[in-house]
Amino acid sequence: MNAQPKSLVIASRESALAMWQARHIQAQLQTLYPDCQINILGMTTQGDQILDKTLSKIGGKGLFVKELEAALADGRADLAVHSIKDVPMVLPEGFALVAIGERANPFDAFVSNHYENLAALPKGAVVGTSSLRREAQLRARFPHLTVKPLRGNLQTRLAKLDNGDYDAIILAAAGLERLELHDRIRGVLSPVDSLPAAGQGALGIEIAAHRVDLVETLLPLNHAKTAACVTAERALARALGGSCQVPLAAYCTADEAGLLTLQGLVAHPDGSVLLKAEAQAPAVYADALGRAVAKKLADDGAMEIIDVVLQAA
Ligand SMILES: NCc1[nH]cc(CCC(=O)O)c1CC(=O)O
Repeated sequence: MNAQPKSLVIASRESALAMWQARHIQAQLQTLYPDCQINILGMTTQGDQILDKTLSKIGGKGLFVKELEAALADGRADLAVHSIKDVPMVLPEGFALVAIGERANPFDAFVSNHYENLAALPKGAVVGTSSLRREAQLRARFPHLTVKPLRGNLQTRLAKLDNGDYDAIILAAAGLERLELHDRIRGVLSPVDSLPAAGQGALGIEIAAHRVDLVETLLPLNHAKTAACVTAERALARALGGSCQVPLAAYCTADEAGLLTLQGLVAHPDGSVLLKAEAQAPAVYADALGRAVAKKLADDGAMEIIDVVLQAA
């Protein structure tokens, strides 16, 4: 039996989605530790403040987690809750992921007020996304569409669609479902049309690495099957130097026996080249599986594409 912690502070970004996720973890911890005082420390990050440029141009994922890590380091907070998708593949020295929560919907969603699906969009229709991964797959499959950058939190993005700035937008289904915006989803994109980002739809719990006292407390939040899949996906992304500056997708599933199937994709943002690779391994080899699929992609020329993309950024 875990020692009942007396109090816990959860650091979270202040966006509606981040606060939902923090409250979700807060509720799970409260059930585990009924007498514990659990508070949420809301924080604004650089990633939230800089809204005028595409994320890939301003330094990527780290911008959403730095302030939260500072709070972990100086003891203002005990744990931070993140969309694991937004957590860099290599954590800064002194921080660790202790748990990965059960994955919700891992796929991308098609959102539009006038069209049923991507195939229904006419030539020149404007589709909003700021993810190079979504953009590349969209351009490869639907070259007649116009892709325009789309930034801001979920509500802002939906408002821009409703204003008529876009004919359709692509968002993570998990985010919409968490904010009870499920009815905005016209359709979920299959992994064939839009392979998701590493970790999409799962939550990661981060602590300062010296807080070994928290490991046992937080371990019950870990969902073994999700953790194995996300470990494979993140190993793939890490091996290819993954960041959101690169159009990179990684999606892993597990069967009942614990056999993992990992699919990876690296693409040129203009959709002209789309490399795919896939492999299987038992869950205990999740990390090696990620590196193996990365190796297949590298053998097919992934590093050359990534270098071109990074030079253009
Ligand atoms: N990059 C922003 C971000 N980070 C996590 C989610 C949604 C939830 C998730 O994927 O876990 C989103 C929104 C989106 O990509 O549309």
